[in-house]
Amino acid sequence: MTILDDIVAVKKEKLLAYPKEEQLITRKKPKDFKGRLQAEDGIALIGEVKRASPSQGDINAVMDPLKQAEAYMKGGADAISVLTEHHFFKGSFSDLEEISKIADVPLLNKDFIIDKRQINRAYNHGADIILLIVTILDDAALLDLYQYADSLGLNIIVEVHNEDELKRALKISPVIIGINNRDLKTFTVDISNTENLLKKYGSQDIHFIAESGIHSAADAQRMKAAGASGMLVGESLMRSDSIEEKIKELKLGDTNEG
Ligand SMILES: O=P(O)(O)OC[C@@H](O)[C@@H](O)c1c[nH]c2ccccc12
Repeated sequence: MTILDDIVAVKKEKLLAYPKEEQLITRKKPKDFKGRLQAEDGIALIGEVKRASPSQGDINAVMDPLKQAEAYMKGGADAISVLTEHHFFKGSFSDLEEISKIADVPLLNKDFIIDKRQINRAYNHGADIILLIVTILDDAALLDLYQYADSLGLNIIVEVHNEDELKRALKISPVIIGINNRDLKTFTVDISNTENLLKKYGSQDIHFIAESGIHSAADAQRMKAAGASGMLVGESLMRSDSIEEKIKELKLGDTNEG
């Protein structure tokens, strides 16, 4: 059993308590995310609100999610990711909903989606983007969930970690692919993972987002040079006491580093 098996097992159990049909509310159309990934210089940044994780334990348990999101926006984040998984990451849907009330950038609901009702829940709590993690889905479920989220007007990041998963992702012609530098089965983090995969697949007409393990302008520069148009940053923002400066540094705006 890997930690990922544990996470999915807990998720399946939680889903038993979901109503058979999770009804959709009427809400504003999800904000476009793709357009924010086309910046000419620098690199787009998605700041993640993450209290804890199975690999790090508590990261910032005292954080106020609204203040955190405000600091991300002030710093110039192009989108905000909110963990809603509770058991391992201490996140919640109320975090997502609270932030959605103040956010003027697209919001990613970061969770382990295996069922359409979770997509409805994300939609109902103000998400603009959802994540589909290839390794926890078979081909049929991946396609089905992708098409369903797309039909609601949500943006979708299809997350892969290795070449096999990337090949599976490409079969559904996604607009945006996230390359996780962290192996969710072993927790090993290596940002050269994005570089290696994009060397081979970077010419595709797809927006790539480098995820995890990005801590410095030099790291961000490597992700940009590899061909990523955006990056997802959690821990180094959650642990920073000068979030706005950190974001500017990582977006390669106010620095010549790298
Ligand atoms: O804290 P980091 O190393 O900057 O990573 C952020 C993000 O990429 C990571 O939290 C993540 C990427 N994919 C996920 C899937 C589920 C949970 C979490 C994740």
